[in-house]
Amino acid sequence: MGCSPGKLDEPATKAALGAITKEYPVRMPCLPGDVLVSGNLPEHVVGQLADHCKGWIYVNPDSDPHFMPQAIKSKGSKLEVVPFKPAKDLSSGVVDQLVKAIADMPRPLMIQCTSANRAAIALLLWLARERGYTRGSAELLISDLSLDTVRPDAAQWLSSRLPDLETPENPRVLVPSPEVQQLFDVETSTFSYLLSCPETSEAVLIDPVLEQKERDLKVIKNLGLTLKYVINTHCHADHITSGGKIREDMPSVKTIISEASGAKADLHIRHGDKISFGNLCLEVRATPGHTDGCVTFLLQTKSASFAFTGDTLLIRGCGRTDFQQGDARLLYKNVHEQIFTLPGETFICPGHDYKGRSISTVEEERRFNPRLTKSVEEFVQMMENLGLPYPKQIDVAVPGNMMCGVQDSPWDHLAI
Ligand SMILES: N[C@@H](CCC(=O)N[C@@H](CSS)C(=O)NCC(=O)O)C(=O)O
Repeated sequence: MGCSPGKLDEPATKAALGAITKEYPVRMPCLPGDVLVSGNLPEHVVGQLADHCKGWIYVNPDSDPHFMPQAIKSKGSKLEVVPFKPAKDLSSGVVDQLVKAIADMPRPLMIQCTSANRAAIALLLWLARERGYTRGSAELLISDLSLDTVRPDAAQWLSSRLPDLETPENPRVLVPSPEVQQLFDVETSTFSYLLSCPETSEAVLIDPVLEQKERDLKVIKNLGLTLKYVINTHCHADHITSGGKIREDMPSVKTIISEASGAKADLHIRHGDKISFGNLCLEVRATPGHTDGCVTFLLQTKSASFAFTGDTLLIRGCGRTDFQQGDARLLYKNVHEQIFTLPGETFICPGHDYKGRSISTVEEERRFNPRLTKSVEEFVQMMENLGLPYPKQIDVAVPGNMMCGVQDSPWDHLAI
């Protein structure tokens, strides 16, 4: 995360690079948008590219006859040599060194090898770590990036380097900010989020799953946090919240859901409300469409901003709109007005992922979301024809969540 931003999408730059990519083994993957990968090039092309690239990582040894440091350095670009052979470097620190170099080097950045295969693999390793891609999703990552220089055996190698889906003992820690922990339920592919204020240790838990209650409470205890609120982004149809049960175990904890959901909770929120914990606070944005009570929570920490979108916006997808007052037009409007208007670098923390991915950004979804980049009419048609089976737990989950996961607790209805 330490790199400085740089643009490759200005018209003149795009035109110059477009001509080079047609003739030489140079690729500009759609993600992250400011990194190029390349194979061997003649000296004058290295020079032309160094006009655009402020950083350059060479992943062959500096004794390679195709290495042209002068053509790079004479343009004032920063150069680092990190020789990288996937088969040999599997268990060495080279991968860490490479990932760190990619994170730290200035943008726009070039990664160069012999054929653009290992350079692309290096980029994918970094991106996988940044975005929390897990084993099994390497091919998806490659197709997301349209990286045709990656050989099938290299894609397999990449898979072997990515972590497994986490176990209960090993929940995810979201890298960009110590305030945010991402937890995963493998059974329902649900993400829960534990947010905490580092100065006061006060915490909130978003969208927890009943079956993961003990795991979540253990994480909270191990981190020495004091849980203040359990918050649901909406009335879930695929799992029951642990909010009501946590409240029984820990009476000081209050549960929160939107007023529009019609569900029971200690506190009810509306668009524009603020939920404070320690020195942090969540801004509430109403984003109905998947259900009529869906909300998105915004968090600003010292180092990053986050949108906890529940099922409103998923990575390269969105929540279905075929039950629970679902409304495709409304979802489209709210994603565009309430989420896509946020700064591009805002992290999207979704309520689910079914393909081994963890986080995205507003910019990525604005550019690549295959549903929400369509026109509203096309989107509505697409949502009418998803043909998804109903969630397995829908008949118990919806009534259960309307009661915050417990049938017999006394509930006050309070606005926040
Ligand atoms: N197979 C799962 C349910 C999968 C599903 O329908 N997910 C919902 C969110 S949970 S209600 C959804 O909106 N999916 C959108 C999509 O495009 O997949 C189960 O049985 O629980």
